[in-house]
Amino acid sequence: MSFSTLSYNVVILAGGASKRFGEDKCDHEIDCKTFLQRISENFDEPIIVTKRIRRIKNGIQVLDNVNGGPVEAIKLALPYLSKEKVFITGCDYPFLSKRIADEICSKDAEISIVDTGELQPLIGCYSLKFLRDNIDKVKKMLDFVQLAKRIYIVGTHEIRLKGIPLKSFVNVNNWDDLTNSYKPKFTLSKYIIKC
Ligand SMILES: Nc1nc2c(ncn2[C@@H]2O[C@H](COP(=O)(O)OP(=O)(O)OP(=O)(O)O)[C@@H](O)[C@H]2O)c(=O)[nH]1
Repeated sequence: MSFSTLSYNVVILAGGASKRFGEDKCDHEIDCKTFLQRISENFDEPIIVTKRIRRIKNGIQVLDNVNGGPVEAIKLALPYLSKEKVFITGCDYPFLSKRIADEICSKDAEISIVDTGELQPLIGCYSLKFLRDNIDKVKKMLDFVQLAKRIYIVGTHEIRLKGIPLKSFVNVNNWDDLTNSYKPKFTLSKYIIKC
């Protein structure tokens, strides 16, 4: 499938407590742009689920007032989704590019998800039908992986071969994540079909 024909909705979660970072990490700036601006500007009309509305050029902002964590935040976004696939991410991947979303949403699976040594459910592409069918059965994002019958795990090796820099996957939870050089593990892609 060519990238130009790919069609998916994008959900960006931006309502976490940022306890480890010490201030709202979505509003932290690199090169004069907040993390949330950096990631949201990659996409045409992302759905941003946030605890407070911010100034963002594009995107539909959905107010999250439920304190339920990422799964509840995705539930709030569901009425806004119409495309067959949904790329789900967080504001705390400030270097993530649209190429990654295109890449993982091109896989034929209920879930395709990046493995950087740890599975990254917030660098994941989910079938909308699968999300709708299962959202009430899960408590945390990784529970989706247990429920899916067809999963494509995108390893760092495959991503390196596409020329996408591994820095794209830096997940900022605390200040050290911004200053230390990021070394994801060498992982191989795999397609899993559960019978
Ligand atoms: N809308 C929404 N987003 C959330 C929620 N919890 C986490 N997120 C987002 O999901 C992503 C991953 O969050 P975490 O790093 O696991 O949690 P966090 O609360 O932001 O940070 P810590 O308090 O340090 O655990 C971030 O982009 C958060 O903004 C929530 O309840 N609602």
